[in-house]
Amino acid sequence: MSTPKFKSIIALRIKASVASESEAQEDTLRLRKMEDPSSLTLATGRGAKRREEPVVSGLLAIYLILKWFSASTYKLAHIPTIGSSGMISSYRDAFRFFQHGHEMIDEGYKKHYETAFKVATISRWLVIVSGPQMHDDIRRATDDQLSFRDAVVDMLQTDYTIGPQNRIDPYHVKVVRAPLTRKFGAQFSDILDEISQAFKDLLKPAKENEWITVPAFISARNIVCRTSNRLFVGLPLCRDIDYKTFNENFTMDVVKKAQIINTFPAVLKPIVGRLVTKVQSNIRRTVSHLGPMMQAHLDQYNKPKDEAQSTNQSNDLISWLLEEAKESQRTLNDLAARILNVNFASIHTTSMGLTNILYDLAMYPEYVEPMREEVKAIVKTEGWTKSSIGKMRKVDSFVKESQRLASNSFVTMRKALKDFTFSNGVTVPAGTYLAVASLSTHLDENNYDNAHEFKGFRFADVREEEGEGTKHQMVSLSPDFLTFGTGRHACPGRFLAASQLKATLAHVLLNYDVELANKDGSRPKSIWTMGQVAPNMTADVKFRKRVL
Ligand code: HEM
Repeated sequence: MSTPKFKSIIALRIKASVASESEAQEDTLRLRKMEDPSSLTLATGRGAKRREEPVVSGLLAIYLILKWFSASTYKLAHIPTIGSSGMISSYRDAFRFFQHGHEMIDEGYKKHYETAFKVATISRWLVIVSGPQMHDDIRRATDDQLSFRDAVVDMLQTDYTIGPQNRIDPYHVKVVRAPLTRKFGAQFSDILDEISQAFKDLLKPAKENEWITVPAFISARNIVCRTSNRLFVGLPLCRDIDYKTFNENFTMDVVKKAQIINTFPAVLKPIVGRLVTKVQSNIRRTVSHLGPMMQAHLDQYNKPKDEAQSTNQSNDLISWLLEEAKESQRTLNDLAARILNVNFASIHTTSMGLTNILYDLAMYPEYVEPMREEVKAIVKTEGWTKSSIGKMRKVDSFVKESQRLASNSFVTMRKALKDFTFSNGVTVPAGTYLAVASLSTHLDENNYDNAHEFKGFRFADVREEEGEGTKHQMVSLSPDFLTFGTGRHACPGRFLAASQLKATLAHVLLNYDVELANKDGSRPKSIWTMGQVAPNMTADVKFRKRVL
């Protein structure tokens, strides 16, 4: 007897024992029928069941076929795959992508240069393109064709990890692009002061000739968080331990939580998203630090125009945000969310850049003296300003070379909102996630001589050539240097990041000698996750104060 039938009989037996007489009679009759095998055949109709089976199987088959034809696996069947394209077997490669994504993308770049290939990730197919023409097609595409915003919202699950401001009206991006970039030069002495103070605090008890060992990544992140926030919110908050630690950890937390949410199907994402993240409490924590300062800015902003203009002294992120915000966005919570967003975009990226620079400085000491000479000569004639830092070509080149080799394997994520055809005829359907193969482009011998080699002055040397003065500086975008992405969504913070990194390197060059702390002297191994790279986060570096 099958288990459900057995359960029904037990239920009827119990019911019969407690029901009224007539109900009990009815149930007893039904019970007899169920216990009698012949009545069972008559009651349910074995023939009828047989007739239903093909209908159910047919409907299921139609459903699966329709699902297959509407699935991205089918729609992207014309794009070659690195690994398997099977509906089930592609999941095996999606797991491989976790650790080996960069190798899979490099394999695809070599096999399918100047066209497209796809790789499976746990939540979606990712189509990777390469070659200057395809990069240019992405650069020219409008936001309603290839959307940066939709890609970021999905990849980082920003509604749950950072807040809806990224999707609804990310005006803080405009603030980074215009007022922040235009005005940070005026605050450059503060940034330099914070760099210098951060190193003093980090290497406090340094005596002459003494080497001090510190964890490279944690120290770099601390220096970057302090200097960025000196510009964003000023003293004393930029040095506040709780505010700093919170902002330093926030980015890592967003990335980790987005990965967790992305492993769940779309219908479950809102539930998992709300369970694993804490957007509102992050905003509350930011308000707990910045509340009085933001309120003072709001009060100032709300004064009558002439009075506000004559008394306004502030030149920080809050004042720039207020200038751009709509009336409904001038609230403590909304401002706090924007400040969190800008910290998210800037701290982790710039700290990883600085960690790589420290590793490269220690690995290639032959570049130290020529850079030191350059810094000394420029500072002697022009002092320490944003503009003088901009003239340090060797320093710029060293930082750019470090970024070139430490690149993610793909950047410039876009989501196709309509079917999109590249100029070489490759078409991707609406809903496709696209990116460009950045590291492979940076390691392509057709783009760079001895592309795998670290040549600190590679870019400074070409800048010496006629007419090449600005094209090869770190902040310039080009199809063969993709660290900051491409097109209208290329990193708007790159001018600040480049100045900050170069100023920090210049400060280190003049004040310290740097060495790796590991015994064999090899460059600490980078960590790869899903095609994204991070410098080694546990290795140490040593600093020794120079006698000036
Ligand atoms: C070395 C440091 C940095 C690197 C490597 C970097 C890299 C990038 C990349 C690859 C993109 C996407 C571009 C694209 O898809 O085409 C991006 C976007 C962005 N970055 Fe950066 N970034 C850095 C520093 C900063 C800083 C310091 C800020 C803020 C002050 C910032 C703010 C942003 C913002 C707001 C966007 C989004 C742009 C948009 O929505 O259009 N970044 N960054």
